[in-house]
Amino acid sequence: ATPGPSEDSLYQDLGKRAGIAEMVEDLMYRIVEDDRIAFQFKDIDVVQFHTNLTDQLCELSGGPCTYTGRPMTDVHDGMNVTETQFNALAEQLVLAMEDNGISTSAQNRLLERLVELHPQITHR
Ligand code: HEM
Repeated sequence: ATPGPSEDSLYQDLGKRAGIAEMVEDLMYRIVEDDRIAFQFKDIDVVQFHTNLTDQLCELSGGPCTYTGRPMTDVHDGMNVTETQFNALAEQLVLAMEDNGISTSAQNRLLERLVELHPQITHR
C-alpha cells in the first residue's frame, strides 16, 4: 500500500531501514538479558528473526519494505505469550529506541501500531 504522509514520517523518524535494523539488533541483546522473556527465544534463528522483525517494523512504519515472515498468529502459536512477557518486550523495545535517540513521539507512534498486533501474539 502507498504510505500516507504520517506513516512515511514515522519511517523517517525511526532512521529508515538502517535505523530500524540497529534498534532491532539492540532489542535482541536486551531480550537475551531479560529473564522474563529470554527463555522463549533460546532456539531462534537469529538472522531470520532480525531480518523479519526489521522488515515488519519498516513496513508498519510506512517504509518501502515488505514483511515476508510468517503470519503473527502462526509464529507465536504454542508459546503462550503472557501479558507480562508482551509488556517486557515492549519495554525493551522502548529502551532500545531510547538508546538510538528515537524521539518519544516516534516511540509512541510505533507502539500504537504494535498494540494492534497484540491479539495475534498473546495467549496462543
Ligand atoms: C510487539 C510484539 C511482537 C512483535 C511485533 C513480534 C514479531 C515477531 C516477528 C516479526 C517474528 C519473526 C517471524 C518469522 O521469522 O517468520 C517473531 C518471532 C518470534 N517471536 Fe515475536 N513478536 C512480538 C512479541 C513477542 C513476545 C512477547 C515473545 C515472547 C516472549 C515473542 C517470541 C517470539 C519468538 C520465540 C520468535 C521466533 C519464532 C521462530 O522463529 O520459530 N514475540 N516475532
